[in-house]
Amino acid sequence: MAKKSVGDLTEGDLKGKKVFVRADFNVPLDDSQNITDDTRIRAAVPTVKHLISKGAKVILSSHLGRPKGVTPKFSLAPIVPRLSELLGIQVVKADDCIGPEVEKLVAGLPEGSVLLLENVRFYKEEEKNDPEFAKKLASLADLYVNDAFGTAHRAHASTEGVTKFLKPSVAGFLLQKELDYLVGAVSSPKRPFAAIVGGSKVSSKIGVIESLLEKCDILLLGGGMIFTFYKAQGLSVGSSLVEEDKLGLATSLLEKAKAKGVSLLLPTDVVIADKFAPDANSQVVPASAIPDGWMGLDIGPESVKTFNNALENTQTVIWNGPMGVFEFDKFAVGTEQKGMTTIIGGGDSVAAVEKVGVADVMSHISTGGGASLELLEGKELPGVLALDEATPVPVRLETLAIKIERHFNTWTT
Ligand SMILES: Nc1ncnc2c1ncn2[C@@H]1O[C@H](COP(=O)(O)OP(=O)(O)O)[C@@H](O)[C@H]1O
Ligand SMILES: O=C(OP(=O)(O)O)[C@H](O)COP(=O)(O)O
Repeated sequence: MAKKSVGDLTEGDLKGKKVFVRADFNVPLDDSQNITDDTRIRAAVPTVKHLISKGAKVILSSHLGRPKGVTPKFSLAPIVPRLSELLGIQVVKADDCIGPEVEKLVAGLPEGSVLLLENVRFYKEEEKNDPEFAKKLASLADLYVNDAFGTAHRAHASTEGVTKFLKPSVAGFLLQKELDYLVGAVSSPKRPFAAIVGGSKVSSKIGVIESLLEKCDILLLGGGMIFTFYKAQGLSVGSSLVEEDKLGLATSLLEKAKAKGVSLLLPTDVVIADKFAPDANSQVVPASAIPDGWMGLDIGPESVKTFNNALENTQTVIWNGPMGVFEFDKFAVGTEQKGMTTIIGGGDSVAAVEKVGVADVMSHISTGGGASLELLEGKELPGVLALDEATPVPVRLETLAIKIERHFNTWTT
């Protein structure tokens, strides 16, 4: 069932109203607290701009990192300048996310302004989804908009708990767009439908591989997880990353692919290194010839060619996880796949496509790593489930008649 969206609210619903917006401003910061990738901030802008334009008073909330209690390095203060720049108005920041000082700031908010609350995870009650804490957050506002797709897989006070106290509770534009793309791509993909799964560990991708085996026609595997598959097939993998306790699972996934008629491709050659470092010595070898003491850090050129050929006639491609250690230039080549229609994955996958410069050929880059994986695994996201259902649009009889007539005309001409 579709969820009610911020776009369904009228100007009357929003003008002068205090709107609690949960965003995901969990962006990477360097040692000097500079934002190194502002994708998530930019992605939240359409919803906030829309609310401002309708005369709402926006109370923005987010977490940053995984602090244990109040931790200055996880303050949301570094977000303010970039957010203000993108919105074209000065965002005010509160030093807390609940309490009298925050209430005072909220009371003084003019229409069309934005108040950014401090990191909600400074309270342990946030991740515990404590109802009293959720109630305190909710008491600041009149209605709720969840635009934090990256955190929608967490049932926390600001993503799930607040919806019990704020009506309406609706989806923001980013959340809506992510769901439209990701659910659409997987539930009704244009075929052939291919999936590329990379990243470091088999264990973190089991659910998604299993779920994709039910849906896709082609599955390409890369990244650090392939060595567990090689070893399961009896190949030597040198000092490559291997999860010994997942060998049986790798074998059963290969068998399952065969049984389902899914074309599962593992790289046939790999780029190996003599150490895990950007300046390592490297060479390309067949997947079956990794010498002792060497580790595979990328897929090889022959595999890139095979993968590209396999993707040639595909209509939908989803991608999660880099093909190699893209952080080291020498081992980023395999991640430079082009021509995909869709990319899934936050965190490392986004950083990878930005780095190798293929972001502009992707039709969709997800802002949620964990959240998109859970969607791909067919799980429901608590932050989405908790939102109000969209009101079904009643089909008027005259409209139905016109539609039938149109169809009839098409059939008969
Ligand atoms: N061959 C490899 N050996 C070790 N690590 C690898 C290899 N290939 C990719 N990786 C690492 O996998 C990491 C990303 O894994 P993961 O978190 O599972 O992906 P994502 O964040 O896209 O879901 C990257 O930091 C990358 O360096
Ligand atoms: O960055 C996030 O997740 P992601 O790295 O899986 O995309 C989200 O902000 C969720 O953070 P969390 O995994 O600490 O709950």
